[in-house]
Amino acid sequence: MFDAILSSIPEPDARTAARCQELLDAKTKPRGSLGRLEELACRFAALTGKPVPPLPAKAVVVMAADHGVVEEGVSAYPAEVTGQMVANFARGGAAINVLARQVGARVEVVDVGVRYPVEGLEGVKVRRVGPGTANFTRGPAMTREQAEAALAVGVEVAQRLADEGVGLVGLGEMGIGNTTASSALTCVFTGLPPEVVVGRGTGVDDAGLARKVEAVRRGLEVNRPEAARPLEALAKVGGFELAGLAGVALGAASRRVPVMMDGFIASVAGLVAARLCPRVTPYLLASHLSVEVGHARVLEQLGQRPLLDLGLRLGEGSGAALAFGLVDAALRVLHEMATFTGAGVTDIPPPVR
Ligand SMILES: Cc1cc2ncn([C@H]3O[C@H](COP(=O)(O)O)[C@@H](O)[C@H]3O)c2cc1C
Ligand SMILES: O=C(O)c1cccnc1
Repeated sequence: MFDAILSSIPEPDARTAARCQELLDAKTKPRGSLGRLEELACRFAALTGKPVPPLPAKAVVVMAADHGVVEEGVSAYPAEVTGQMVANFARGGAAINVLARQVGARVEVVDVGVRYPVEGLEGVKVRRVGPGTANFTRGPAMTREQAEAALAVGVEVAQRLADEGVGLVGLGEMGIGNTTASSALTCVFTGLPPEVVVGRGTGVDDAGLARKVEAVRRGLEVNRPEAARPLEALAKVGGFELAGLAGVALGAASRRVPVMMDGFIASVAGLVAARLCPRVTPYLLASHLSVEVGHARVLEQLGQRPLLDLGLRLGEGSGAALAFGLVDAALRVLHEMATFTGAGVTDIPPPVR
């Protein structure tokens, strides 16, 4: 089904990245002194195929869905909150709306399977694959067809955004219980046990944490997901929003649009996309390091170093939006900084005698 998209993801262009580095080296600063901003600019050059990429139009896609595993008492908040927060996104009052406004990004909200939706919200795309997933401690969270349908929603959204001129996409999510599903997928793809990977999400207490570890353990035992079968693993212990975001990553990469991951959950979606199609991997950028303990393990798998470490544990695409500011800064340097020659600044100091 996705073969055409998967094979159409272009490889990063190393020659264009090298040209970008030459241009940065000609700017009035010691070579390499802008550190990871220089890396970021070169990465954009490689991915977009342009040595001086334009400052991109930006969007955060917030995929929302619910999780049957919430029945096991794994979140500090009830499932109703997912739909209520979608309404909050639609009104512009959530953290992601504020942070997106700060960096001039649009917020694209997609209901891929909210259990208790607020109907008739303006600006929310309704693409519900089901009324939330099933409880994965008792059987698969979803069917393979549902996983494919949610992936396809993400591909469609990302490709439409690219057609509308968006050049940088952030991955955001809302789904009470989704740190539990993300932990289960992390166990599958890292081989680590639940105790190492499961964190407190919205802030469960010690008893809640124990229930979460146990729910993940049972989910793995009952469904037996395998790393070598990523689509099945996603269906067995994943979530509709996770699948949707994996689709966004694939769709964006197919149009040479870099993808800014957010925290733990969005990075797990990135990892799913990378396991479905390794060619997507270079398009995935890590915005920040979440407090959620499994996040570092997921980024390790992706070979990614986070740009920021702000103690965030929110989701919604909040960290991705914040890192958009760094992308703009890196690209502005390329566009606006003077060169040694242009500014009459001596490049390499003459040897001291
Ligand atoms: C009001 C509110 C707003 C949120 N925005 C993001 N999340 C975050 O918390 C949830 C994951 O944590 P857990 O697995 O513990 O349920 C997700 O919805 C995530 O996006 C929120 C959670 C709440 C309560
Ligand atoms: O890092 C995340 O994505 C995260 C962590 C806790 C709760 N919600 C999201």
